[in-house]
Amino acid sequence: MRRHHAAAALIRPAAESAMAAADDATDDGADLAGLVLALIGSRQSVMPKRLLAPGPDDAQLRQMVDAAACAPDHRGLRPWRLVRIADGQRAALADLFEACTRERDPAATPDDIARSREKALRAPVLLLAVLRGEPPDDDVPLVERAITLGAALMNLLLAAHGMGHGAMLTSGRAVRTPRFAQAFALAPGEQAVCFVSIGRAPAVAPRRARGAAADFLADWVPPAA
Ligand SMILES: Cc1cc2nc3c(=O)[nH]c(=O)nc-3n(C[C@H](O)[C@H](O)[C@H](O)COP(=O)(O)O)c2cc1C
Repeated sequence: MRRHHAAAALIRPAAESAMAAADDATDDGADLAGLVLALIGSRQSVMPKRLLAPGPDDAQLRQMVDAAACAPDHRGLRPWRLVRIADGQRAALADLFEACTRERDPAATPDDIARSREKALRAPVLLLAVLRGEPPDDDVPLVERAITLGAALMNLLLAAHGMGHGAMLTSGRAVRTPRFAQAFALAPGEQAVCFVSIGRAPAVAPRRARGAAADFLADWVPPAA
């Protein structure tokens, strides 16, 4: 039970009733499973524009990235990295979004430009997730590397949630442009995948509907001989 109580201290209030149920479990395994399922089941994304200060401090952010680094990783290639956009660089990111918008749509209106710039200014902590396709490895195609990045980001989102922060992944067309790659000095084989916004969630929103296991899980039927 000690393990549960240490971890429970990190769990946000929304998960506390589920934690209490898990508390009733008698052995450590059931206890930990209850905790993990409660953490996963109570997480949901919070739109970047709704994320408030204060965001995670440096120590919390490091813990989140440590959690991300626990993702399954075939051959230990570490096929991802995160780039933090510090407060002092948000205006430069807004300029980059504006340039990408103007390039994509020369007829963009002042409103379009303002909306694209605003994306750089919301959320107390803003990270760019980058997928690394190099060095090549015949046993680890890009799809496996992308799975590692996805699992890493999920770990990060769950860690943020467990620490009481809201978070969300967002992409948008700009991140896939050569201009963006150049501005972030992406190396050959690297691609920008999405932003990770993290901050304080203003209130617990109603739960979004989720798929059920039966929607995703089926037994294999071998082809007839
Ligand atoms: C790589 C990636 C990029 C995403 N980009 C966007 C985006 O640009 N805009 C958006 O509304 N949702 C985007 N999403 C989806 C949200 O992050 C979120 O998962 C979705 O709104 C469902 O919410 P939930 O996490 O609470 O289930 C993206 C998801 C992933 C995995």
